[in-house]
Amino acid sequence: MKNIIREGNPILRARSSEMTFPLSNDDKQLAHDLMEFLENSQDEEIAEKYHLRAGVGLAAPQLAISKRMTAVLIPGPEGEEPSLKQVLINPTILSQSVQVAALSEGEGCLSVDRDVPGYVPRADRITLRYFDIEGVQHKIRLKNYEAIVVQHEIDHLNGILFFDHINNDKPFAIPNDAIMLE
Ligand SMILES: Cc1nc(NNC(=O)[C@H](CC2CCCC2)CN(O)CO)c(F)c(N2CCN3CCOC[C@@H]3C2)n1
Ligand code: NI
Repeated sequence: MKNIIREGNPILRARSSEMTFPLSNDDKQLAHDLMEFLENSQDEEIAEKYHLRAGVGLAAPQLAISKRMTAVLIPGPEGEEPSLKQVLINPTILSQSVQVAALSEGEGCLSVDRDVPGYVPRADRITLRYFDIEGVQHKIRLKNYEAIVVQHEIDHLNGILFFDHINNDKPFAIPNDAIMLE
């Protein structure tokens, strides 16, 4: 299993580099490795066998590779297709809602080995542009849980960690019209 670097490693605070196409074989392998980690981490038996913390997203800098690539694997309803399964290359948020949303449980991070209590306010809806591993450009609109996960991942490409968004004086302060997601 790939080694995920932890808080304190300066790579997690760097802005990662744009990728160019065509991707090298190494970069295509990286895309595969990111997604494979997520799949394994969501498989109870494999996760237990390899002591993996479950994840729905993973960014290349977390594998100490400072490139603008992240994988997201968000399960759909039981037994259905994932609601979002994609490797995002050079992702850009083109626009976002004023409406704020946050996970009611707060956020965690596979690169942060501690609980940091508090709400992480994010845009509830985003318009995302990204390139796939073939270099094809996509523009998609995401909302709620999918939008939160993708924003967490894009933050990693910019050296931002989830607790940077938590209000230190009042960690559970959140706009009263914020959408709280279960
Ligand atoms: C919300 C959640 N966060 C999990 N972990 N943290 C992560 O994914 C970090 C990224 C997420 C933290 C908040 C937003 C993005 C990883 N990050 O650091 C990458 O940058 C989960 F594991 C999880 N789920 C729900 C779906 N379940 C399906 C079956 O398998 C178990 C799995 C558990 N939901
Ligand atoms: Ni993270």
